[in-house]
Amino acid sequence: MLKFLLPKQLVAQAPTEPGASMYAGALGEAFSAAYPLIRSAAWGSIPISLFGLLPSIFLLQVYDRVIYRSGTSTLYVLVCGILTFLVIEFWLRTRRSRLLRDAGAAIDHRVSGALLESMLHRPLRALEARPASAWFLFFRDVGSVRGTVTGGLATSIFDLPMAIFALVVIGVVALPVLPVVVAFLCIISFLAWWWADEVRAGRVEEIQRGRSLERMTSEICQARETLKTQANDAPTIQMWRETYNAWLAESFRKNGEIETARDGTTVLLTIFSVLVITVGAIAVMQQWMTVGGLVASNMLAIKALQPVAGLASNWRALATASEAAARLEKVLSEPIEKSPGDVDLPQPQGRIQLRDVAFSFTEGARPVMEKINLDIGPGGLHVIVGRNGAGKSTLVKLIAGLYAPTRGTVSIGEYDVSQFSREELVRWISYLSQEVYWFGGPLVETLRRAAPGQTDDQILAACRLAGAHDFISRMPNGYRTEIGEGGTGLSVGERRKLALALSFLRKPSVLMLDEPSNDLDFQSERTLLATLIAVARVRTVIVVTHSLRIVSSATQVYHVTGDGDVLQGSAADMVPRLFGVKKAVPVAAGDDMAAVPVPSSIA
Ligand SMILES: Nc1ncnc2c1ncn2[C@@H]1O[C@H](COP(=O)(O)OP(=O)(O)OP(=O)(O)O)[C@@H](O)[C@H]1O
Repeated sequence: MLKFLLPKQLVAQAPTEPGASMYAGALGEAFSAAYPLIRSAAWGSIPISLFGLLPSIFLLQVYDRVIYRSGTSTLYVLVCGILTFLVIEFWLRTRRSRLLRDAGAAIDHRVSGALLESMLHRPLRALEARPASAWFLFFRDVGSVRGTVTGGLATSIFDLPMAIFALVVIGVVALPVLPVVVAFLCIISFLAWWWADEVRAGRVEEIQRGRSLERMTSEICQARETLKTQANDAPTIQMWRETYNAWLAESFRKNGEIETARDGTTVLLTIFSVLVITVGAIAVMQQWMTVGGLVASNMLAIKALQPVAGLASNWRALATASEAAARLEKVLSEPIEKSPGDVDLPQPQGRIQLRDVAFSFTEGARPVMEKINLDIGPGGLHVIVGRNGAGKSTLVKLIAGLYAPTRGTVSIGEYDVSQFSREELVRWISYLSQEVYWFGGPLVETLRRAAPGQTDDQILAACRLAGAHDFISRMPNGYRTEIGEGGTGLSVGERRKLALALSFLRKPSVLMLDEPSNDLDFQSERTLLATLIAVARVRTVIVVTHSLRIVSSATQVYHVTGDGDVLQGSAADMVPRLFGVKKAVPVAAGDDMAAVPVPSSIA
């Protein structure tokens, strides 16, 4: 029965059509893994349901065999019997709870894992389409689905046999009240079904408003420093209040209906109890049943109604879980990137070719690139320049394989980059983006995690080359320093140097850096440039920058014009035109910067 009630996404088969994401069937697979545990819990619930009737039978015996017949020894036997059964019931209940907990863990583990993998395995464009808070809410949805499958709803369904057992026992010990119980069971079942529909209909609106409130709250939390520095709290608080009030109004309305339904059920149960006692009392006076039968039937009648009433109060959780499962199914079905191939190709030389490359962000939008043909490297320092919004980052993302060209091809060496997975490409083309996120925890742990397979000596050498070693050494705990979430405790420039060190460690054929000197001081920029010139002797280095110093030292300059074209030339040709200076002065020409040696361990 649980299968019929559960969100259909959970019990659906994994889609088999070609092109479906490998995570599309994750919900169904997770449920299949958990199902044997749920089934065991369901079977284990039958004896629990039977034991649930024992107190009523005990009461019946006490009235009919102990009180009226002064049967003290019978009382002892009864007490011993019921205590034994209660111990067994306790054991059975603990076992059922453990089975349901394990089933919940199986669902949570599989679906959360699939969600995380599918998020990290999808194209960058798809990731850009959703804010971080939307992803965070998907992970919350997993908890909601798990709670329904293994929480109160499941227990209410498992307890349904108790209703049947209770009816049978009432039929035996208190037949005259049976019609009343059956009639009420029908009324409560009808109300449970009707309320379920009502609750479901209104919940969608409430859930959507709740999610938009959560998204906004999360965005405000992320922007807290900006809001503080700009003293922009009043309009933000106003905007948050409006969203909050809209959610609260909807939630109050819906919760009001649900509370009315719950209160109505409580009153109905009391009326029912009064009716059972009245009918029972008449039956006892007519000698159609015993006093024990009357007392026991009252208890049994409540036992019969409890699971049905429990179902009614769990509709809300079911409605939330259905919504959550639908959202999870949709996001898990979205396409992901290709998986790594099984052929281990030799690392290509760092020669990049773009042939007739065009790119636009959305269909029909103005193209950012149109028919671009470029030959870059192997080796050398290649600098991309252009005004803000011209398309420089877009160009490097196309080269890194992070964006797929709308038309044309990008290749590294002899290989078309589109044939490779991210894991494969990242070994050959390393891309350091403008925004660097640094994970919290001890610095050395984060470095080791981000550079698997690298020795501490190599990590140290890369940090030295990136100019990070000096500031790390000055910290009281050096490489063991605990860094806060997102790199709190490090300056933006320090984070950039650390990320640069990680890029060096990958030993890629092509090293791409998007505005690497942005947050660096004068001396750090000079050191960075010396390092890039040194690295460019062994690899292809592509840098997006506005720094005249770096552009002047370039092997080739690429000017992204902003109208879909890229012009190419030497620094000597391009610098006077682009920067309005008389001539480019490369650092190698009589500059005071010492040549930087690239350690052999990371060369
Ligand atoms: N995710 C996106 N979705 C839609 N349009 C985008 C997206 N990212 C960038 N754009 C648009 O594409 C154009 C090129 O952006 P890009 O980031 O490549 O510029 P840029 O030259 O690197 O700029 P900057 O110097 O400011 O970093 C811009 O007009 C920008 O508005």
